[in-house]
Amino acid sequence: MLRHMMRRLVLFQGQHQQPTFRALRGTKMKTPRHSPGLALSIWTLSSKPRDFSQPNSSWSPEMRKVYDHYNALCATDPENESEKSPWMKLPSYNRSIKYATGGIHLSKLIQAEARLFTRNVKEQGATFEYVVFINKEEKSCVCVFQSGRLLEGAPGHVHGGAIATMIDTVTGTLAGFLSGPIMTANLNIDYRSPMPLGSVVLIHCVLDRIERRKTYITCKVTSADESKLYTEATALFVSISVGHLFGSRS
Ligand SMILES: CCCCCCCCCC(=O)SCCNC(=O)CCNC(=O)[C@H](O)C(C)(C)COP(=O)(O)OP(=O)(O)OC[C@H]1O[C@@H](n2cnc3c(N)ncnc32)[C@H](O)[C@@H]1OP(=O)(O)O
Repeated sequence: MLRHMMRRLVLFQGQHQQPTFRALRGTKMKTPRHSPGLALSIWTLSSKPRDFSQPNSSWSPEMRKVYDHYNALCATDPENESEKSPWMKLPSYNRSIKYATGGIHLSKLIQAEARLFTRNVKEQGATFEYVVFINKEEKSCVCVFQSGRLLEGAPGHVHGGAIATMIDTVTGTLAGFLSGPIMTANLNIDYRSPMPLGSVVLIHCVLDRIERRKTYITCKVTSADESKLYTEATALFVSISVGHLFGSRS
């Protein structure tokens, strides 16, 4: 049964697909007709996903301004509706496996209490606030990232591991979008200047090249106005079969 569900699951691709809510709809349909109140409560208690890429009250005016800028780029021009914008905003969940096709059952079988590292703190604004925008034509992406108070490394500045986490996450998101299921094989980071805690930065990533199973991404982290360079990185991702995550080699 596990193998059957694994075949159906498209791990990581949940990042660039809207989640399917078949399971939730199924719950609602099975509810007895004579009990509309019950239907409502089951819906309310169901794990309706929170999209962490939506603005929240912890965002600074600068974070909101940059978000609004990129979000506007995603909209189709009403004067020229046939031309779709190359930009798209990715949704972000704290357990993507659950919302990928077929993943609702698998998520209960595999480490049910696991949560995405960057999305596991309930307090908004305390750790990683970020949104990823992908440019499909340029094979690039920009992440707007606001660091929270719990990410301190050097006093008043963001921890290098937290910066590495965000670089791995964003380069990995782009690599996964372009190449399907992948894992990080190599990450090289140059920290050029300290990043003030609480600041809003941009993480720019672009595809360098794809060679067989290897996807190479380059990355620069800058201030929101792009005048200051904080970090540079290169990353290599290797395509895997889903079985790789369960110990079988492709
Ligand atoms: C839902 C939100 C998600 C947001 C994105 C999250 C992104 C974050 C992703 C991660 O952090 S994953 C966790 C950290 N990474 C790992 O734990 C990976 C551990 N390593 C492995 O599982 C394997 O070593 C790996 C899958 C990377 C490669 O093993 P394989 O056996 O599949 O590949 P193989 O060794 O045959 O190598 C394939 C190619 O990659 C090359 N390669 C592999 N590892 C390399 C390396 N470290 N450096 C350079 N090249 C490497 C290798 O030389 C070869 O090149 P060629 O095709 O030219 O022959």
